[in-house]
Amino acid sequence: MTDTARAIEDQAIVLVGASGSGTSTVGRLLAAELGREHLDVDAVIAQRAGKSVPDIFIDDGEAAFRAIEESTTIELLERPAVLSLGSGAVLSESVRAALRGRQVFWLQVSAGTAAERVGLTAARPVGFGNVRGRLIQLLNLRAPLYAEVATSSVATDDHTADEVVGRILERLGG
Ligand SMILES: Nc1ncnc2c1ncn2[C@@H]1O[C@H](COP(=O)(O)OP(=O)(O)O)[C@@H](O)[C@H]1O
Ligand SMILES: O=C(O)C1=C[C@@H](OP(=O)(O)O)[C@@H](O)[C@H](O)C1
Ligand SMILES: [Mg+2]
Repeated sequence: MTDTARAIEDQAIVLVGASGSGTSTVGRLLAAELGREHLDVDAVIAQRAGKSVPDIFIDDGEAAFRAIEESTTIELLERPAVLSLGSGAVLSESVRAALRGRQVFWLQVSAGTAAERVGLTAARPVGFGNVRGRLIQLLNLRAPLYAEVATSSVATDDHTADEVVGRILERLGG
């Protein structure tokens, strides 16, 4: 193995993207293909906290979650794993700085497909808010941040999770 190949093997492979882009699913499948550990930052946070991420939002508030997310993401980046980031992790300047120089794949998804994948397309009572509109807002806000940190981007709308894995493997091999 060349020094470059070994150096790349020691580095995390990071997946970023909006909710429903498939970062958790693709991360798990990619790690299995590569024989690497898979770490999903949300899952690690939930396991350490002893409660789910939505429960952390309700009990402790979003700011508390973001602080835990920032430190956990930066810590886990040091592992030679496939790392699935939460959709909002890139809001942190410290996380974006820690991602510089790393292999970061942006899984791109449209708001329509994201809404279908996370099961939020059904019409809802007005008081529940416009979920699809909120997804569009989030995508608009975060797309420039994903673009800033990504070294490669992969379209996912019309591709299965296995196809997305295949595209990433091609890029890693090339
Ligand atoms: N490329 C894909 N094509 C179709 N469905 C997908 C794809 N990627 C993920 N999914 C499905 O979309 C849902 C959300 O995926 P998930 O990996 O949890 O997304 P994220 O972690 O990015 O929010 C899951 O039901 C998953 O099976
Ligand atoms: O969009 C967000 O800010 C969030 C997305 C979630 O992760 P997914 O990207 O897996 O949906 C999770 O980190 C938390 O609920 C906050
Ligand atoms: Mg996820």
